[in-house]
Amino acid sequence: MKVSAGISRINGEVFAPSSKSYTHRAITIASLSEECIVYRPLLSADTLATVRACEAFGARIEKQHDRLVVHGFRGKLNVPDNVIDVANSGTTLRFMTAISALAKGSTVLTGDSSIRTRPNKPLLEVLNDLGVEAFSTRGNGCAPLVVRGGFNGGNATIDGSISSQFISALLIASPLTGRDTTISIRGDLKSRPYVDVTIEMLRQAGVEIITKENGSISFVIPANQVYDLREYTVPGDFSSASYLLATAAMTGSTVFVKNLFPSKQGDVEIIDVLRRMGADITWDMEEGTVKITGKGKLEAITFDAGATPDLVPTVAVLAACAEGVTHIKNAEHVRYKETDRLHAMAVELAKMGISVKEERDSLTITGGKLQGAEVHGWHDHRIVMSLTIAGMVAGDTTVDTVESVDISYPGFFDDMKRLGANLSMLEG
Ligand SMILES: O=C(O)C1=C[C@@H](OP(=O)(O)O)[C@@H](O)[C@H](O)C1
Ligand SMILES: C=C(OP(=O)(O)O)C(=O)O
Repeated sequence: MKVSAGISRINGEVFAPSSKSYTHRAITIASLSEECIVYRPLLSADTLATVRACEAFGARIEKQHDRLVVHGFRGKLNVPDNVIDVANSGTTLRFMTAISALAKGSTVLTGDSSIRTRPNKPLLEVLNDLGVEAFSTRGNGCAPLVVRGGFNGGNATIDGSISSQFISALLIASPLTGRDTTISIRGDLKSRPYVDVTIEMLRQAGVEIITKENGSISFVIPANQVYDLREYTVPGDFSSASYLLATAAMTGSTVFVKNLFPSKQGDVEIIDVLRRMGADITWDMEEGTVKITGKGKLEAITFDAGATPDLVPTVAVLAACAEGVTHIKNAEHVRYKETDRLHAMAVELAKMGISVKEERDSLTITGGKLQGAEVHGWHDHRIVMSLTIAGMVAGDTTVDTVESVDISYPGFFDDMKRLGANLSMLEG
């Protein structure tokens, strides 16, 4: 599927979709509890993969109007009667790999072609250190993965530079082991806000994690805890909202994005990014509304992607429209997503006439005049959405593989068209 994007201005109010990261956690933690209602879940391809996986372990999950009614397995998992297929969802793979270590049998986890290239070695090594037999069938750390239960808890150290999802997964599974667990982080903990989201949600379920920071970071997880999440309302998604806000900034438009309340999401940083780049942006935290007016001119910035990897495609297209040279740094972990997003954005923005220097952990982007082009979405929802908004500035642009927006923001094109965007969906 392709989209044809013409020069656009947008205007009006839009409701940010629910957070994918919070939804994954709500479904997982609800399933580890007894009975829980999850209000306003994001129902997207990725979060439905988490629903299926939790059902495989024994949860019963009913989809009702604006909620999920979760009948959990209270920490007592079935051994799945089939392979768990996480499709395109890295979060689901990592979380369920750790959780399957609690089952009294073997679990096989796989996913689509993208998932089967993404790294998991640090998580597998820690699980083995904690008494679990966990390995990848090809010996390369990538799915398909096999996990044979026996999670005893204990002490382990993990590299924090590749994915915070490994740490979140261990924090979710370890409270149910028979021995206290300590997870120590080696090096930088990239994407740290997602671990904060995990700890916040575990606390809402009555599960305590003790964080120790004295130069290095470690997490102490007391054993034999009981999950008791009874209801939860999922907040709006700042990562998805970034495309709406960036479009207003790039096209000199005014939009009001609602359903954006304070939370532990690191991608709230998009507000500061847009302010630094020169947009007129305000956030009414009580009402949950971000108002932005683009003044048609943006200034280059330096952006540290260490905590907020998912904003990189959005910031890259903002940089393409900005005056000056933008430096996106501390971004090597952005290469391990659905695609290598540093490389993908460098290649595709070059097709649109923008000078991009790609280095191991950074992009240096010289702002200029975006030219219309036929660009590739790399089957990656964030690449597709970022290139679509670039096309709304350049005009005469087609983006392919646009069906991938179903991963995190199924209503993206409908919302954009409702705001006035000049977009036409094309077959092929
Ligand atoms: O825990 C999560 O919900 C996520 C963590 C991040 O991944 P990494 O921790 O691998 O950077 C982020 O890219 C992903 O979209 C969602
Ligand atoms: C990388 C992402 O998600 P996941 O790791 O769950 O595939 C994303 O949403 O950009």
